Amino acid sequence: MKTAIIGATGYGGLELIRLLQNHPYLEVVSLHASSANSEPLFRQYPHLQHILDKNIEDIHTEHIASKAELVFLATPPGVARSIAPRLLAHGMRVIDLSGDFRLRDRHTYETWYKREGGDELHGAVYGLSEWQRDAIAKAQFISNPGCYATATLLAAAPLMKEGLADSLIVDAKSGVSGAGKSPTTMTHFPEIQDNMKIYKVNEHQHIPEIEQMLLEWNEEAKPITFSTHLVPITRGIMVTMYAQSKREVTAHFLQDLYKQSYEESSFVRIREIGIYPSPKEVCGSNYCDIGVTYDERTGRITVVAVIDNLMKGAAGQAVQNANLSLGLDEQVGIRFVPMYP
Ligand SMILES: NC(=O)C1=CN([C@@H]2O[C@H](COP(=O)(O)OP(=O)(O)OC[C@H]3O[C@@H](n4cnc5c(N)ncnc54)[C@H](OP(=O)(O)O)[C@@H]3O)[C@@H](O)[C@H]2O)C=CC1
Ligand SMILES: CC(=O)N[C@@H](CCC(=O)OP(=O)(O)O)C(=O)O
Repeated sequence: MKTAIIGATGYGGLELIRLLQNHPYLEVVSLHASSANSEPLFRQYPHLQHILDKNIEDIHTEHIASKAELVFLATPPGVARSIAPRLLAHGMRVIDLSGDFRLRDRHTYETWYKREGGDELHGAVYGLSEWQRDAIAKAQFISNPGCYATATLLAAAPLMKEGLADSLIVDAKSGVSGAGKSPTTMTHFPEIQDNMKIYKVNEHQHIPEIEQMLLEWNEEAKPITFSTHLVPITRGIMVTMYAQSKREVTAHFLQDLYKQSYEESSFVRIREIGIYPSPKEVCGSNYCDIGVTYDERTGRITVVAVIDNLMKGAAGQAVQNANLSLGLDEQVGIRFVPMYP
C-alpha cells in the first residue's frame, strides 16, 4: 500500500522510514515536513544514504491523497488537528502519532494540552494495539497512544481488569529522544548527562489518556499519581508502578495473570518471577517487557514495564496498528530482535 509520512524529518518520522524499508506491503511514496527541500533526505541524515533517495515535499493534502492511501502523521502537537480531517475527507487511512486525537472530551484536551480543541475526534480509535484490536481492525483513523501511556497502560491492564487495584502510583523515566529532535535547556548534553530530571509533575499530558482507558477497564479507577523523569539514555522508557492490592495474592498468581492476559500478544513478554526488565532489553524492538511482584509485608503490587519510546512508544506501534487495520499479521515488518548491549 502506498504510504506517506508527514513529519518525516523528526525522530518518530525517521523511525517510520527505517521500519517501512523492511515492510513487505507498505511502500513509502512521499515524505513531508514543515519545510520542503529539493535535496535528498540522506544529505541531512546520512544514515539513510543508499537506502532512500526521496526528498521532503510540502504538505498539500490533495497531492498526498493522489499518491498515497495511508498516511502517518508524526508532527508536533496541534498540527494533526488541522491536517488529519482533510486527509480523512480524501478517504485516506490516517495514523496520528501525536496527542491531538487521543482524548474524547474537548474540555479535558484543552485543560491538559493548553490548546483549543475541536468538537469531535473524527472517529479516531485509540490505538493501544494489544487491547483495541477489534476497533483498530475497523478503523480508518487511528490515534497512536503516547509513549509513557503505552508502557503504563500495558503494565496496568491486568490489574485493573481483574479488579485487583483501582489506584496507581506511576514513576516513569524516559530517554532524551522522547523529547524530539530540537534541543532545549532540559535536553542539552551538559544538563542531562550524568544527571536526571523530574518534570511536568502532576501535569503530564499523558495523565488524561491513561485515566480515560483505566476508567474503560474499571469504572472504579481513581486519578493516578504520575511522575516523569528525563534520564541520560537515548532510547527507552521504564515505568515502575505501585498499587495496593484489593486482596491478598502471590507473585505466582500475578505472574500467571499477566502471562494469561498477554498470551495472544507477541510483543508483550512477561519476565519470570524475580527478574525485572530494563530498557536496553527492548531497544530497537517493538517489545514491551513486564516484570511483576507482590510484597506480602505491605500488600502492594509492583509492576515494571519497559519499551523503546521510538518503537512500541511511537513508530513501532503505529506500524503494528497499520498492520491490524489492514488485516495483516500485526508483526509484519516489525519483528526485530532487540539490540544488545
Ligand atoms: N519522540 C518520541 O519518543 C515520541 C513522540 N511522539 C509524538 O510524535 C510526534 C513527533 O514526535 P518527534 O518525532 O519526537 O518530533 P520531532 O520534533 O523530532 O519532529 C517533528 C517533525 O514534525 C515536523 N513539523 C514541525 N512543525 C510542523 C508543522 N507545523 N507542520 C508540519 N510538520 C511539522 C518537523 O519538520 P521540520 O524538521 O521541517 O521542522 C519534523 O519532521 C509528536 O507529536 C510527539 O509528541 C509520540 C510518542 C513518542
Ligand atoms: C522525554 C520527553 O520529553 N517526552 C515527551 C513525551 C513525548 C510524547 O509521547 O508526547 P505526545 O503526547 O505529544 O505524543 C514528554 O514528556 O512530553
